[in-house]
Amino acid sequence: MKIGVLGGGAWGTALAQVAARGDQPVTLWAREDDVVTSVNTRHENSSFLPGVPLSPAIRATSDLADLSDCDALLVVVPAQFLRAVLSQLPAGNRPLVLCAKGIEAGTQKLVAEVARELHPDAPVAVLSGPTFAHEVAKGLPTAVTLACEDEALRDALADRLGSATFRTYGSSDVAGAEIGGAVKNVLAIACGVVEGAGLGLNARAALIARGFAEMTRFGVARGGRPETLAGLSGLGDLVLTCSSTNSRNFSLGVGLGQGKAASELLADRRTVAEGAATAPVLREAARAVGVEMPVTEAVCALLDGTPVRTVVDALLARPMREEAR
Ligand SMILES: NC(=O)c1ccc[n+]([C@@H]2O[C@H](COP(=O)([O-])OP(=O)(O)OC[C@H]3O[C@@H](n4cnc5c(N)ncnc54)[C@H](O)[C@@H]3O)[C@@H](O)[C@H]2O)c1
Ligand SMILES: O=P(O)(O)OC[C@H](O)CO
Repeated sequence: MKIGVLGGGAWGTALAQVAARGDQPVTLWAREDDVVTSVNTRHENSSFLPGVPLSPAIRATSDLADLSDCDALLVVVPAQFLRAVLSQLPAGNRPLVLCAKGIEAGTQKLVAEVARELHPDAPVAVLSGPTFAHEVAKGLPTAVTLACEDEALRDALADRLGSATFRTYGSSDVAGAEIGGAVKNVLAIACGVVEGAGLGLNARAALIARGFAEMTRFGVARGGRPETLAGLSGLGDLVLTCSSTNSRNFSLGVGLGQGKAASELLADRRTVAEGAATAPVLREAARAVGVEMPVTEAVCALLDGTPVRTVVDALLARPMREEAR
């Protein structure tokens, strides 16, 4: 199975490295010419994944037509740009493995839903979990959820991508797998705020637990299964992203917690903090299905410029209630 990767950011590059294990040829599509040149000449993505040597079996291109000989595509374009890129991809029935984490603004669609709309003949899978790109690219041990309704395809993808250091755990719950990844980015911003505002480790643990409760409520309302949300793509990724400044979302939250404006923190960045785009969409999507998401609402308020103290006071003033509700 020849693998193509759509998206030459940190995660697309790390996944190309995974797929190139044993020097199997991989085509990596990137929109930036400097990324293509850097990967092809120096075997490094100096823009998005600097300092990690890449397999020479990875060939980068900025021409989507060069993906025509690939049997399956890993789709790693950030959620808000996915529609534009997938619209340019010729129609076909090659499997699309969605690896971005977000919800599309305007449509409230999850990334696999966007893919199904634009490429109805292509089977979809979702690969998601606690995966800092630089660790994966260096071959450090990692485990992910690989969700696909077609069991034979799921097994084939697991055979092709999995290894001792990149362990795939299969699931048929596509919606559950992608909801965990999208929601945890928003909750990671909240945990960063706790850090930046110096609210302490008790508060961060409380936020992870209550954040997981709202992730589960929303995920189940959108058709995901609780056990998927409690797995690698949900709770696993939530724990990772809520505990490290290696996370762009957590770091954004630290800045917000220190009183900096979102506009200042998001200006001129080349890398994505998906949670900033997902938060307002998630708030609307949750309201649409009647699910309460107070942490998400708080993140939206902070991104809109409400002072940290006001947002924290409002969260702490919420009525106390039964934990299981
Ligand atoms: N970096 C990680 O550790 C990691 C791990 C797992 C999942 N993800 C997810 O993977 C997705 C991609 O993130 P990343 O970390 O690879 O990105 P990145 O921050 O390293 O790079 C930004 C990416 O956005 C792309 N981009 C910017 N403007 C664009 C446009 N107008 N049209 C199309 N593409 C555009 C760039 O080409 C680049 O590929 C995100 O959904 C992210 O949440 C990232
Ligand atoms: O840096 P972040 O916050 O986008 O997180 C990266 C990955 O999603 C962690 O699994």
